[in-house]
Amino acid sequence: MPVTSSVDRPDSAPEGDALPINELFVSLQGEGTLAGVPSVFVRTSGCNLRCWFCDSYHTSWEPTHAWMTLDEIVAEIGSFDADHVVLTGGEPLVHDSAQKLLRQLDALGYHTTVETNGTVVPDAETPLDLASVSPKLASSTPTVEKDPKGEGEWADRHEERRIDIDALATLAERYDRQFKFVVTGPDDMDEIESVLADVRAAAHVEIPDTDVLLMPEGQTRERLAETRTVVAELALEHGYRYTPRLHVDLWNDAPET
Ligand SMILES: C[S@@+](CC[C@H](N)C(=O)[O-])C[C@H]1O[C@@H](n2cnc3c(N)ncnc32)[C@H](O)[C@@H]1O
Ligand SMILES: Nc1nc2[nH]cc(C(=O)O)c2c(=O)[nH]1
Ligand code: SF4
Ligand SMILES: [Mg+2]
Repeated sequence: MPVTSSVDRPDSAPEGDALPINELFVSLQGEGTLAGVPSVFVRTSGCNLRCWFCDSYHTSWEPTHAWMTLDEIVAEIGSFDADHVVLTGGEPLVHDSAQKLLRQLDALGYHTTVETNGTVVPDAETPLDLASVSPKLASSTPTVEKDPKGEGEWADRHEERRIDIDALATLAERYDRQFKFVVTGPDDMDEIESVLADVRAAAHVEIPDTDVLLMPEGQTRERLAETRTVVAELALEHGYRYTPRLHVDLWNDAPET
């Protein structure tokens, strides 16, 4: 059960280091180069973007959470039998305490992944084993027609914020990383090529095609049935990797999976 509905915790920030947590659970990593690895997921609430397709609606469009101190989070992570931790959201890096949590987890020997939209860069000394960066394409913008609330009031802000080439280049320079693009169809490919060209020009490190993954858009098995083959063929055609959404194949859109 999500933290918000299972635990009686304060819904305003407590004293000291704490994070607004939407859910905390163990599952198999469903996406990317570590797909299949048992991992504890820590999902913070709050995001600086509003993708129309966001599969974590209650961290972005209608955020819900319970505040947990870092000590409580670390203790709960320790109750599961897994040595990989995935910090996600929402956008976890909008919270300064996320960096403190990464430092604590590193000191305890965990392998850490951060799932990020690539618009926020942690402090240079923040330890991180894998930056799993998912830059947001124009096809993610919540236009009036696509906005789940039907208002389109986030479209301009989302559009202004969604790509920050310097931030993407800095993440690539500092960390082991994967660039995991959510693909809705062939029309997304030109923008993917252009974002990659800009990041490669700005970064002082090489970014091989093996660091680039195409992931089909889809919160449900039904939607993935429409997108996965198209996206797999685009990966083959362009020489990028394909990543499944194993958790959706296995558990559809159930919470805590
Ligand atoms: C909910 S986001 C949280 C982390 C961060 N805000 C981000 O977008 O990368 C976690 C991952 O789910 C992906 N995602 C969200 N909604 C999706 C959808 N409908 N289909 C495919 N991937 C989706 C994101 O692109 C990201 O890789
Ligand atoms: N199983 C599973 N794998 C995931 N990989 C990234 C996820 C995310 O929401 O960030 C995610 C998720 O929500 N579940
Ligand atoms: S950036 Fe991530 S959490 Fe934020 S709205 Fe988009 S998919 Fe959801
Ligand atoms: Mg997810």
